[in-house]
Amino acid sequence: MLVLVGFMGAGKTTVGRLVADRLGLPFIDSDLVIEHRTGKAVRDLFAEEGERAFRDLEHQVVAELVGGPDAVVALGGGAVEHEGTRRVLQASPAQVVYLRVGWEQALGRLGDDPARPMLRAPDLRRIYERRLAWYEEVATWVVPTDGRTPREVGATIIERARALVPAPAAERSGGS
Ligand SMILES: Nc1ncnc2c1ncn2[C@@H]1O[C@H](COP(=O)(O)OP(=O)(O)O)[C@@H](O)[C@H]1O
Ligand SMILES: O=C(O)C1=C[C@@H](OP(=O)(O)O)[C@@H](O)[C@H](O)C1
Ligand SMILES: [Mg+2]
Repeated sequence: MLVLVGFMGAGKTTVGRLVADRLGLPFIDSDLVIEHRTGKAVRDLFAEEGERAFRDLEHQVVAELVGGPDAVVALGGGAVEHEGTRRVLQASPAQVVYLRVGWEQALGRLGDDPARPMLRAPDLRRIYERRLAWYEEVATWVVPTDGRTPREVGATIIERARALVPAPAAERSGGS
């Protein structure tokens, strides 16, 4: 199980899909699970129910996913805001891959995407800074992404994932 964390624009969704394809694993994006489950877009959930409700839902979904079958799982950039979610990640045997992105590169990649409500937070820079320590805290590895293409980032992850001893992962997902 690989779980991708990092700020918006780190490439969790893009790189996660690439890596899953190459490893022959299902790709799951927690934002899409939340949207499917609620029947609402992330931006509408934020607008109608607020960030707190979104984080609680995200916590439940992340806990289910990391306890579920083997997959590559991309989280939303704010998942680490929830203390319980950080605990679930730290307690999990999953490889938690932190895709690190610098502030300027993140903003450059994102533009003013209306699907990402947090981009309009007036204190976004402070939120970015605050999350950095949390990403480090939950990560088992850190992969830099600045100045690298999604394919290059993906290749680094695949190389390391393939070097891991496969037996424990198979035991974890296989049950008996
Ligand atoms: N390494 C990268 N270099 C340049 N652009 C990237 C990179 N990774 C992702 N992107 C672009 O940044 C935007 C956000 O990527 P996305 O995968 O949705 O990030 P996240 O899920 O971490 O928020 C997309 O337009 C994507 O094509
Ligand atoms: O950083 C955040 O608080 C968020 C990041 C988004 O995911 P990405 O990191 O995939 O953009 C999504 O979960 C939601 O808009 C909130
Ligand atoms: Mg994403």
